Amino acid sequence: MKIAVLPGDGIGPEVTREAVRVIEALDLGIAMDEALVGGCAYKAKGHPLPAETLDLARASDAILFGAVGDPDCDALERHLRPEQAILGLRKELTLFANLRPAKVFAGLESHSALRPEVAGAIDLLIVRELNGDVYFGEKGFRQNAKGEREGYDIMSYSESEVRRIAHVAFRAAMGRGKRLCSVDKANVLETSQLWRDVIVEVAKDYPQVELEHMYVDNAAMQLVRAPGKFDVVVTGNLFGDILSDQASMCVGSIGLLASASLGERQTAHGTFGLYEPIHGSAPDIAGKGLANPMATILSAAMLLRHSLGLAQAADRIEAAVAAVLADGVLGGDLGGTAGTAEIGDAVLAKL
Ligand SMILES: NC(=O)c1ccc[n+]([C@@H]2O[C@H](COP(=O)([O-])OP(=O)(O)OC[C@H]3O[C@@H](n4cnc5c(N)ncnc54)[C@H](O)[C@@H]3O)[C@@H](O)[C@H]2O)c1
Ligand SMILES: CC(C)[C@H](C(=O)O)[C@@H](O)C(=O)O
Ligand SMILES: [Mg+2]
Repeated sequence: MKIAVLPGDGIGPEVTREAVRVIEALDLGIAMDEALVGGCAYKAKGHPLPAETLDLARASDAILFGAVGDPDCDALERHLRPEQAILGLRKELTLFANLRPAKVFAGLESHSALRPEVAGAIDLLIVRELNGDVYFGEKGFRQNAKGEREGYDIMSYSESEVRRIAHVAFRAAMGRGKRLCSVDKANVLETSQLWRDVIVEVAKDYPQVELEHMYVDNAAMQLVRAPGKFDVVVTGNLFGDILSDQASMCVGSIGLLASASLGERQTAHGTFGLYEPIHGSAPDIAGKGLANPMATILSAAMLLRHSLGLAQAADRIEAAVAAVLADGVLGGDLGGTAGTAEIGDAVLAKL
């Protein structure tokens, strides 16, 4: 069993280090190889996703990813920016299904941005499409008829792209509360009308799942008003990006939300995938030992479960994280004083 570890930029290396320590402590016989990705890869090798990094990712059973993004690189041509590395990995490896679970941990109800009685009911899964949408359409700058500069990004989804993510979402709903909410903007966008039509077609294969459609603006509102009503949410790349950051604050902090990005490729042990916190490189706190590593530690648990078939080890990590949070060992993002390594030490002590 082999994991490619891609720490990346900013707090990426800090949070990834703690997740690697947790995996090592379980002594599961997993080999871990590290490579450069993002702004640090651009600075060292001239490209945010060097060929050797992609080769290592392909040759592994799973990828543990930190975060990419570096303010020094924000003025580079787009194809050289750090963010292109994560977009490139998702696309090159056909990791089209991004699972972003959001659940309130016992004892953290009062740390949510919502009232505790509202927050306490949250247990949802966002299934975000990851290979299409406005992210990957034609984009550029041009001059309009008035001679002004104009930027454009084409939004589109093909029916096969919607169908494959729909099946992932319906199957996820079957394994949970059997309720699926498809989020779109079909009142305005043809991309969303196609999305909705295909979701309705696929629903015929899953008669036990109760399907609801919701416009994204309403979904953003309902996520704050009554988040406990959601079970599985399926949505496109852009809406899923935004709603998952919002869901993180409903739970308490962006430093708590993990993710799995999966495709169809099977390895000897499970489904090949990339695992990362939903947050970014957080340049404002990078290098200070302040980042909450829980999202990355929980991503490591998802990796063990989905890609390596090690469900018991994943359960152990998740139980340790829950115990540490219940003990009140919290980082600054949750109003506490614990640093990155201190939180990692606390998880190790509970394993
Ligand atoms: N998948 C990724 O690698 C990824 C995801 C999101 C953003 N980014 C990139 O990261 C850079 C910064 O983006 P941003 O500021 O919009 O988003 P961000 O998620 O990096 O940070 C947003 C805010 O949340 C805080 N935060 C994030 N993670 C935290 C943690 N683990 N513990 C405590 N606080 C945490 C940050 O300090 C900041 O105040 C940009 O270059 C962006 O493109 C990368
Ligand atoms: C960094 C960026 C490309 C990325 C995205 O938009 O998907 C990030 O926000 C995320 O949520 O993983
Ligand atoms: Mg995001």
